[in-house]
Amino acid sequence: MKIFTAQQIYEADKSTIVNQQITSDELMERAATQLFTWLHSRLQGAPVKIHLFCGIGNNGGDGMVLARHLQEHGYLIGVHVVTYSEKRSQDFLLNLDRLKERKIWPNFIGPNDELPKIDKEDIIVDAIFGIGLNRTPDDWVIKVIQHLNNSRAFILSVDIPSGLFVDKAPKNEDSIVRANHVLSFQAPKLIFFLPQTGIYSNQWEILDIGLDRDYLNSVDNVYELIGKNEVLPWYKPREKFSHKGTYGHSLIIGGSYGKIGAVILASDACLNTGSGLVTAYIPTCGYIPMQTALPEAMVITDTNEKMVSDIQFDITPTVIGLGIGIGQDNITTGALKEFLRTNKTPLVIDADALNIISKNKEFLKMIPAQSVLTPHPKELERLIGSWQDDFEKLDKAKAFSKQYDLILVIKGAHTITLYNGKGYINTTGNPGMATAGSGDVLTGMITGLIAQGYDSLRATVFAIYLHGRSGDLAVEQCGYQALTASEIIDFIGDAFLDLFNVQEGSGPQEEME
Ligand SMILES: NC(=O)C1=CN([C@@H]2O[C@H](COP(=O)(O)OP(=O)(O)OC[C@H]3O[C@@H](n4cnc5c(N)ncnc54)[C@H](O)[C@@H]3O)[C@@H](O)[C@H]2O)[C@@H](O)CC1
Ligand SMILES: Nc1ncnc2c1ncn2[C@@H]1O[C@H](COP(=O)(O)OP(=O)(O)O)[C@@H](O)[C@H]1O
Ligand SMILES: [K+]
Repeated sequence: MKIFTAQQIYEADKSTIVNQQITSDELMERAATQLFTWLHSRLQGAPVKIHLFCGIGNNGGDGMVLARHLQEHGYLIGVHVVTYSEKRSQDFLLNLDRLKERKIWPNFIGPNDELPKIDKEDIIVDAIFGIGLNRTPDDWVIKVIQHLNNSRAFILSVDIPSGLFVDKAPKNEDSIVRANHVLSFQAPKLIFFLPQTGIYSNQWEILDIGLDRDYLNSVDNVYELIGKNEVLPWYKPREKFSHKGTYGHSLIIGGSYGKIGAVILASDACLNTGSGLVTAYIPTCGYIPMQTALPEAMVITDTNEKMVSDIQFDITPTVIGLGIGIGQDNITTGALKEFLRTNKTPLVIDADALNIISKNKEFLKMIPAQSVLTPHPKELERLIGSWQDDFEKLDKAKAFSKQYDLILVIKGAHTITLYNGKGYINTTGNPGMATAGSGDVLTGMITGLIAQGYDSLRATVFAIYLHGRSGDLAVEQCGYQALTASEIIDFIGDAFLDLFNVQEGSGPQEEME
């Protein structure tokens, strides 16, 4: 699903008005009627007090229309207009008049006015600012926003939580509404998925307001949301006359004394993702545990007992997963440099291999093009330097990926894969996955898909989806706290099967049949 900038949404608005031959007022009516239908179907006429806090732009206009529909259906409403500017939008004014015609007199709030009392059992509709916010609200408006946040009432935000910018980071945390639920028009917004801004939308939902499809399809978007619909068309079925050679040979290089388990997890995940063959390259101390824990994997040992010291092997792997549990000893750093100097096989680089590379930036040029780097936030910072906010992080990461022609994964609650100026935002996964070794599992999964012939970018985005889905399916059985990396591996098979699990609304399955 595409994610649009504010500018693109305004363009979509305009082209909808032209191509569907409607007025902007009719579009607002359509959008706000959807808000009403959502709320009405849940409240069913309940006598709860609904406070609508409206701005003076089109987000406020949506609030005005909603107020009218609620009143017509007998709801107990209070309409408050936060008069933060003289420049009232036409559609706001039109709908304000319609309210007045129905004898509803809004309470106009200015800089020195007393704020209405809100009980915690009430509902707040937040329609103060939408995607038009272009500077931090004035201090007195921030006080209004704080009043809403402090009320402990349920807050339903229209389009986005008021106070958030769509395309940049907020400057003042107090200026943002903390929404319990956001009803966002037409498409999800990037801010829902970034750690700094995502916290203001506890839950969000999209309302399809029928914006011009042709325009939206033609837009060149930077970010895309990845769900089942996006990954399913990439799935490669197993061929009847195939053999294990068809599905590639993965080599997992890593491990050190006390961290052999990381390689076991990655190798196991790689096999479960469908790699035809998996070989682990580890220090000698790992030989017996590895062979015992994972009989399906082959093992090549380094000459060193406790760490990787000289990477030599006589196999021809399709892809190499590198760095899990490898440590940062000088001997290993030397081995890595020597290996990168001659290696031409695509790499998936994780953990301490990333840390070694961060300390020796000259190694970066030796990495084959379109290899994959999977840092968690700390590793990313070592790699690309610090950032002021999430937007700067994305820009720096995109530039880094372009400079070295690498696929860069930013791991987190919504893992984002960056390549060639584009970003792919994952939708699966849960906080139970914040557990030791879950990153090792991901490295094994990405490696396993590349081995099977998926191009590196698709393999990465697809593996991240499957990894999160495995975690989601596992958590249903064991709960968040008990979820371990091994459990994620146990559910990889189910995550694949789930791709073909036809449920209501899962469109692409129908296309497959
Ligand atoms: N295509 C869509 O998605 C539709 C959008 N609609 C609504 O329209 C909204 C956007 O409306 P607007 O563009 O009028 O913008 P907003 O209603 O978000 O903001 C109002 C105006 O206030 C001014 N402003 C910005 N920051 C300010 C600040 N800190 N202090 C004082 N004034 C400030 C700006 O001039 C801005 O246009 C959307 O979020 C959505 O709710 C709907 O009405 C219908 C269709
Ligand atoms: N709150 C969360 N929600 C969803 N996924 C998460 C969350 N926390 C962590 N993860 C996922 O778990 C993995 C953790 O990777 P990493 O930090 O490298 O772990 P480790 O080093 O222990 O293997 C990443 O894929 C990340 O996206
Ligand atoms: K809002």
